Amino acid sequence: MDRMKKFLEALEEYDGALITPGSNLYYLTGMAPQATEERLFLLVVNKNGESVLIAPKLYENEVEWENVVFWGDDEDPYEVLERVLSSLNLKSGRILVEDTMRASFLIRIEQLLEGYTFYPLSAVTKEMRMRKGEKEIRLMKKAAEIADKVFYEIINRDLVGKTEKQVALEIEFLIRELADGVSFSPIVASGKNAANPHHSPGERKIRRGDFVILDFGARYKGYCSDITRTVAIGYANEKLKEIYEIVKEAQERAFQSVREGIKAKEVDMAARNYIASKGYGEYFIHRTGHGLGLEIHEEPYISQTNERVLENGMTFTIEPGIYVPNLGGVRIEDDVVVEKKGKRLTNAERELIIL
Ligand SMILES: CSCC[C@H](N)C(=O)N1CCC[C@H]1C(=O)O
Repeated sequence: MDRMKKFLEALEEYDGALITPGSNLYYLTGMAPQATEERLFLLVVNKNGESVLIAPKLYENEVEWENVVFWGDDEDPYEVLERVLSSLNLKSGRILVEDTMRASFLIRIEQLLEGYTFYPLSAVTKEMRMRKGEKEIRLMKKAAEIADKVFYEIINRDLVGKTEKQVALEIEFLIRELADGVSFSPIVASGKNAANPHHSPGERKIRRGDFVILDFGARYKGYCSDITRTVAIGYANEKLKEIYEIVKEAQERAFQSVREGIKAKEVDMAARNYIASKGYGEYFIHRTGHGLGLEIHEEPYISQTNERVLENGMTFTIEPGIYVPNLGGVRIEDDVVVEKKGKRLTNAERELIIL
């Protein structure tokens, strides 16, 4: 069934939806306009399935929608919106609003729509998007293969003496050659910096003895991959080697626990309990993984508290890590799809590689 049709069926308890560009608009309509930023680009939908697209005039040759009203830079888009709302008979009720809509749009819309209660659009779309179809999984597999390929390309280069920033840029360049873009800004964290899970690549030069966390992903036809590997440079410090083996085993245990019908929190606990049993519990400072799809982070989150039951077609990461301040860190991450059991989409080497 067409996604928009399914969305309208799920709309039951709501009176309409206001959808600005982002992953939901793309998921429902295939539209992904670039750089709409401060210009109002809005799909207005009512529960009868009638919709009007309000779009800036500079997208005139690009967008296709049955009912569309273009507005020029010399016009007030909210006057257009007022007319559209009345033509769709949207006068009061419960309305879904794209979660990432700019506050400046929402504030103006609230002034136009007195008597409405707003709800996040994700209340409906997250349920639809969580289970991927065959085509979506094929695209995610392709994004994952690109991530594997980029990993091998980057470790075949001499990283010693390069700054984290340079390596991040090289990774980004490699991804952009093979995919539509990056799924997030690559993380390159070397030496002590690897103790920060979301380290921003900086001016530190990579040197012998470092463990380096490389965390990046590709976006392919909208779908994201996300991979992390930790490599040693020149030789492996004994303590970090021990930590590496613990993280590798924790990742494997979490992966082996995946099956249809298990709760997300059970996958988290498979990794977390193992790391705790080895005495490093306090150094595993984030959830074990997150859902992956059109967004780099989406449902289902693989956290200690998530009661969500895993179903076939759900896709997420498994990425335990241990981060020891003033020493460094190790993280190993794969993308996984539930197909009765778990199946890895990323497959780059997980044994410790010493470059
Ligand atoms: C979107 S930036 C972070 C990408 C990374 N692979 C990631 O998702 N994480 C790194 C540490 C934990 C995990 C997270 O939940 O943020």
